[in-house]
Amino acid sequence: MTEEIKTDICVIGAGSAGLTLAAAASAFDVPTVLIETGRMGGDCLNYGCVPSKALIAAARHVAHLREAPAFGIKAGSADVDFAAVHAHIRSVIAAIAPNDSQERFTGLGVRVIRERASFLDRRAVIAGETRISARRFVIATGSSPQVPDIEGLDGLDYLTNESLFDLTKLPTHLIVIGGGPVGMEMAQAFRRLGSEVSVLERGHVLSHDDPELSDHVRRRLVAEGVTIHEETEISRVARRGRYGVRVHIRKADGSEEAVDGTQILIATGRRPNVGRLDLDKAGVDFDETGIKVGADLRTRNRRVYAVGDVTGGPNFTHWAGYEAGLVLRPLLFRIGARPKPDLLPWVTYTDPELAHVGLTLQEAERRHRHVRVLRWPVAENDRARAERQTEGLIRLVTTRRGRLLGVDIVARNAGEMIAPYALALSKRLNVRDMMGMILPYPTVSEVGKRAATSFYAPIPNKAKALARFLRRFG
Ligand SMILES: Cc1cc2nc3c(=O)[nH]c(=O)nc-3n(C[C@H](O)[C@H](O)[C@H](O)COP(=O)(O)OP(=O)(O)OC[C@H]3O[C@@H](n4cnc5c(N)ncnc54)[C@H](O)[C@@H]3O)c2cc1C
Ligand SMILES: NC(=O)c1ccc[n+]([C@@H]2O[C@H](COP(=O)([O-])OP(=O)(O)OC[C@H]3O[C@@H](n4cnc5c(N)ncnc54)[C@H](O)[C@@H]3O)[C@@H](O)[C@H]2O)c1
Repeated sequence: MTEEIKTDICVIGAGSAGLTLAAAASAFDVPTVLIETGRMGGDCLNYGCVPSKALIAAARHVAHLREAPAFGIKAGSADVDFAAVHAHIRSVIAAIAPNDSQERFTGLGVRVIRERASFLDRRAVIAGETRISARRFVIATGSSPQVPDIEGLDGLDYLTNESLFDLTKLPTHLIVIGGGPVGMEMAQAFRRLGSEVSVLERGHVLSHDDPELSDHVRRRLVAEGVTIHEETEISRVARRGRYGVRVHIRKADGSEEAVDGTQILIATGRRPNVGRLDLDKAGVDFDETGIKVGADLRTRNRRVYAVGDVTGGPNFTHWAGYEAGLVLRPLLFRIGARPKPDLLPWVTYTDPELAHVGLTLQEAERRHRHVRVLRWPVAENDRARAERQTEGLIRLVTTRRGRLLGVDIVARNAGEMIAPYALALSKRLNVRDMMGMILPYPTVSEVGKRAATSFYAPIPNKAKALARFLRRFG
């Protein structure tokens, strides 16, 4: 027997976007239904940010042990118990899971349905035995790994982010296909934990970031023993012996090579989850790149909005949450929602980390006639010297008058250091504001202030003349 529910807002997908929206709507006492077919918390909690950062944290301890002798401490070599690393990852997920749980959301007054949702028509959705009609729908069904069409891949047990964190045994030789954030973060972590790692990338690794900064990361991974093949086409893959895999690659110069390993990780990007939603019945436009939305996040059906990875926009948890927060405005208050992608920060959690906010240098040069580029190396920073972590730099891009346009940082804790610049850009601050800030000494964040100060170097002759003139008056 089908149950009928009439509600105000129906959210499809309980990942970063859907959960943010459902929690916010319930805080305004708006009747809300939340439908989830898989695990509560979506990709970020179960197969993405959380397990990957927990794995990276474990791997960092190995790096610290290796660095210890330079500080006069003999720590010995790391003895990695990968089953225990796996248990650590699971316990981190378990510690965060209650925040995203069905129990918590039911307690907030949200009706949670654990079924796959699909549209029946422009105003109704079916989820298992429940028919839901709502004043507004929000699709937040996220994305899945994009598996490339490579000869031989289908017959192999390859890994994706959905199976990687189930491993209880360390791969002997992990071949990572794709050198984006997933590929590079995982390549370094597995290498540190003791796997041989080869990254196969058809273009250049970390291509979302400027090579001036991403090269620091690339070099560090290579120094730690990761083999990186760039501008490489994969012609086919095959099983090799009982436990091995062989990947045949073609390099840019036409030469061919075989890369042998034990497991393959596919990290070649994302595919929005648009299938099996019967979007045609709802009058919602979509293609393989995602659900089509206007600048206000609304689909062609004015009752239906879409947020997060499913729109094919930036794939970040904080962006999914931001869009979910924005869409609440038209949903509840009939005020327009306008996402501001220029203010989106992103971080790649390699070591050193790579962080960016605002315009890229190319975009700034395209939009502004004159830009200033201010750099300061981490090697000049006292705290970095004390920590023996001198790799990296900060780069500020400003207008001719010093208004901040974009910031890039490559440094061990770049992800933490980028935070004030996210605020500075949203408030349209100038390098003078950054110069005027009193920062605690010694912190690596001081590199930003040094870069901002270099806006006025060398000190203009006019300022020197003024100081000379004023000295005359005693
Ligand atoms: C390995 C990895 C590491 C990452 N690390 C980071 C990071 O460090 N920082 C960061 O910001 N981002 C990171 N991301 C990206 C981040 O995970 C995503 O951008 C984010 O999860 C998107 O949120 P979402 O709500 O759009 O989708 P999701 O979190 O994927 O949630 C969508 C939910 O919808 C459900 N669903 C799908 N179809 C239906 C249906 N028909 N009916 C009901 N439910 C449905 C799914 O089961 C899923 O639970 C990472 C991604 C990966 C793969
Ligand atoms: N730190 C973070 O915030 C973080 C971490 C991981 C993932 N994410 C998000 O998840 C999304 C997915 O990450 P990703 O790294 O899988 O995707 P991506 O699209 O960022 O990178 C995929 C890489 O794979 C390469 N590639 C594609 N097909 C290939 C093929 N056949 N052979 C060789 N190389 C191939 C591409 O050239 C590209 O460099 C990203 O958009 C990112 O925003 C974010």
